[in-house]
Amino acid sequence: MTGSRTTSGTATATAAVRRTGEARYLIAVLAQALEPVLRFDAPADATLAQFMREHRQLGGRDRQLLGDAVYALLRAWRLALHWLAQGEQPMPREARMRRLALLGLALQAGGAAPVPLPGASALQIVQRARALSTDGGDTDWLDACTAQMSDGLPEACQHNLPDWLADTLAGQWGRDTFWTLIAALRQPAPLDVRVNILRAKRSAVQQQLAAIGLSCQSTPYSPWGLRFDDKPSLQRSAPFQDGLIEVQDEGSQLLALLSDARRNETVVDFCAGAGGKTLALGAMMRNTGRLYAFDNSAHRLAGLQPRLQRSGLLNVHTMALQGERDERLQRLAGKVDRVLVDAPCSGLGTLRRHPDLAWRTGPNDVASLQAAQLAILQQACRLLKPGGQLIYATCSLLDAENSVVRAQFASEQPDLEPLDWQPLLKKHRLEAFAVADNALQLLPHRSNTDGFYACAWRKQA
Ligand SMILES: C[S@@+](CC[C@H](N)C(=O)[O-])C[C@H]1O[C@@H](n2cnc3c(N)ncnc32)[C@H](O)[C@@H]1O
Repeated sequence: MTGSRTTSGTATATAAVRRTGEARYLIAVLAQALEPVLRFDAPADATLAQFMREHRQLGGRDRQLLGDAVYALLRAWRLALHWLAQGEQPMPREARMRRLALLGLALQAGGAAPVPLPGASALQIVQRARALSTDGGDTDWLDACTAQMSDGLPEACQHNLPDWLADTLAGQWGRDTFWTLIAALRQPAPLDVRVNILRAKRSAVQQQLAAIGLSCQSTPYSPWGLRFDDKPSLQRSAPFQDGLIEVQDEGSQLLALLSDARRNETVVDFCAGAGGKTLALGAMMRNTGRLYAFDNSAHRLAGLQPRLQRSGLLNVHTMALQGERDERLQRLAGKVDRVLVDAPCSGLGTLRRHPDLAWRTGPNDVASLQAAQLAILQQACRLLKPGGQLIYATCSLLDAENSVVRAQFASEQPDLEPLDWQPLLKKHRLEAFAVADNALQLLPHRSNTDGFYACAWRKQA
C-alpha cells in the first residue's frame, strides 16, 4: 500500500517536472517565434512559416500549438498589451517576450474568446498563465493583472483593434453593428473550397471527400463551394492533387460568380495574384475564349502556374505587367468583354484569418491604396469594348476603399454606366447583400464569409 502510494507519488512528481520542463521549453520557443511576428513588418503567416522552416526539429504537435498561440495572441493583442502594462516599466525585453508567450499559450488554451469577454473569463486566462509560468519573477505581475480586473476591461481590450480602425468602423456602421462585426471577426473562418466544375460536379466531389473521411457541406450561396466541418489538410488529398478543388473562401467564389464571365468571351483578371479568381473565371468560361491573368508582381503570378496545371484550364494567358504603359495593355484596348479588378487593398475583410493586418495597416496606407485603386481602374477601363463590363472588388471593410473609390471613379468616367446587378443578385439569392449604388457587400457577421465589396459598370455601346 505504502509502496504503491510512493510509486504513484513519484510518477506524479515526474510528470510535473516533465510538464514544467515542457512549459519552459514552449514558452522559450514561442517567445522566439513571436519576436519577428510582433514587428508587424511582414504577414504573420509568412513570418511564422519561415520560423518553422528554420526550426525543423519542432514536432507536428508543437508546431500546431505554437501557431495557434501566435494567432490567439494576435486576436487579443490589445488585451495582451493592457496586461503587459501592469508589470514593471520599462520591462526588460526578455521578460516582455516571455510574458507575451505565456499569455499566448494561456489564450490559446481557452479557444475563441467571446465578445465582450466577461471579467470571469479574463480572470481564467490570467489563472492559466499563472499555472503555466515557470518564472517566479512573473508572480507580482500576474497578481497586478488579477488586481486590476475588478476595474473591468477597457473597451479597446474588447475590440482589439487600433483606435483609428475601431473609430472608422464604428462610424461607418454604428456601434451595435460594429460590435456584432467584432464578435464575428473573432470567430475562426471556415475552410471552404471551390469545386472545379470543368472536372467534376460538386456532389460527386463531396462524395469523394467523404470516402476519404473528409466531411463537408455545400456552401449556402456559391454553387461551387464546399465547407468543411473542421480544418483538414487538403494538399495531399487526391481531389486536390487531381485539380477537383481549390481552397477559396465562399466570398471570393461569389465575386467570380458575379463577374458573370461566359463562354468565348475575352476576359481580363487585372489583379490576378496567384489566380484564385482566374481559376473560377476560366471554369465559368468552360475553357473557351481568352482569359488574361495580369498582375504587376511576376512572383505572385508564378503561384498560378501549378494551379493552372491541376485545373486543366488551357484558355489562360498570364502577363506580368511592366507598368502603366505596358505595350500589351495598349494592344488589348477596346477589345475586352469583361475586366475584373480585384484591387490591392488593406485586406481588412480577412481579419478573421489575418488578425495582424489591423496592426500592419494605418490611415496613410489606406490613402495610398485608394490612389492605386483609382489608377488601376482607369487602366482597366481602357480595355473595355463598347458594352463591356468592369467589375471592381476589394476584400476591405473600409468605405474609403469601397464606396468612396466607386464614387470618385464613376464621377470621372462619363462613358461608364452603373450595372444593374439586381437580376444577377436575385438569380444567385444574394439580394440580402445589396448595398447602395448597385453594389454588394459581404460581411463576416452577415454572410459568414470574409468581408468583400463589389460593384460594376458597363461601357456605353
Ligand atoms: C487582392 S490581390 C488579388 C488576389 C487574387 N485576385 C485572388 O483572387 O487570389 C491584389 C493583387 O493586385 C496586384 N497589384 C497591385 N498593383 C497592381 C497594378 N498596378 N497592376 C496590376 N496588379 C497589381 C498585387 O500584386 C496583388 O496580387
